[in-house]
Amino acid sequence: MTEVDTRIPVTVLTGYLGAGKTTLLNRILTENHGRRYAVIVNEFGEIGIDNDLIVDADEEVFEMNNGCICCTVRGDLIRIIEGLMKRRDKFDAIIIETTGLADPAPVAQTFFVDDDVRARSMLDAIVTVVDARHLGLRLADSHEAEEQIAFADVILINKTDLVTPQELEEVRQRVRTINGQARVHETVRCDVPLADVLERGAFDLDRILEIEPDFLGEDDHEHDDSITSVSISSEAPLNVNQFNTWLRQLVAVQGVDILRLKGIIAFKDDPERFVVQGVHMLLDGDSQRPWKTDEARVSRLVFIGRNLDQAALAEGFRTCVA
Ligand SMILES: Nc1nc2c(ncn2[C@@H]2O[C@H](COP(=O)(O)OP(=O)(O)OP(=O)(O)O)[C@@H](O)[C@H]2O)c(=O)[nH]1
Repeated sequence: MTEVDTRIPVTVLTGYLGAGKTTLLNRILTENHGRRYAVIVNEFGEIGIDNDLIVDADEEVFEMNNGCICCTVRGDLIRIIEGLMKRRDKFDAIIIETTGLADPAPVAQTFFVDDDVRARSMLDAIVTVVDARHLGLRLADSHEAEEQIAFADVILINKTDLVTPQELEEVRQRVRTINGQARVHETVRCDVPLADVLERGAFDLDRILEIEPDFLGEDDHEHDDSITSVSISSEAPLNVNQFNTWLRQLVAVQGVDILRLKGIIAFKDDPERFVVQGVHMLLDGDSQRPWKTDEARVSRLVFIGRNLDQAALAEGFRTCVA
């Protein structure tokens, strides 16, 4: 008699800041797949914003802020998973969205070194989203970005709309050089059939041990300490024109250092929440939904990058108050 594997499949979503992880997560959560997912989100920066950018779905979302999933909050991850296991009948699989700065190895390691977790869950695949437009920059300045690609079982080369065919070919080759075994998909806004991403049974411990022989041993990964985050908020509504002008000028001048910005903004006389996003010099913004009546109309903006001047950013933001 064969035993049925009742362990819950876990998908780890990685990819550098702004690559498209939340975009993929939202696609998963809104598509009609008939499965129930528990989602764990970890983000870098004091004010949690990701949770607000994830579509209102039926799925349960667990937020893990203030710390990187790959180190300080790993204990939290284990506790959340153990908590979920007590309600095993409520969902079919778990998805973990890591911060863009996370080294995926220690996250994956959690599923092998913790006995309780290992008995009840099973790492299904590491899915890495790559920003085609900024891959060259990333490989030049971030060890984590390379690790994320190296460890992937499935890779989405995303934002192909932002590169020329020639640039895309370079991206393909660089990805292939780092990881010749992962399934690679080329996407715009992570438009990939979900079956190519979820419940693939693709994680291969032997391959990982080849890349990192010490994978199951001591965890001694390092972080890029030059990257910091600045969070700003305002209870007074902002002036839309002033805000747009300020932000455009800011990324034009400091975009090299701004790896990521995201915010939820309350403009004066605007009933809608405005979501602004940026990666280096590229800005993106849209109304998200009307503010709810019981919701505090607080504007929040988070910057992640190098050489960020907290005081100057806060002062610039303050000048946008209507
Ligand atoms: N042009 C273009 N923009 C995209 C694409 N995919 C995502 N974006 C935009 O890129 C920005 C970042 O996308 P997210 O999905 O939030 O990225 P993320 O990896 O979750 O970001 P972090 O959680 O901050 O690391 C958003 O403004 C998206 O709308 C794409 O294929 N093409």
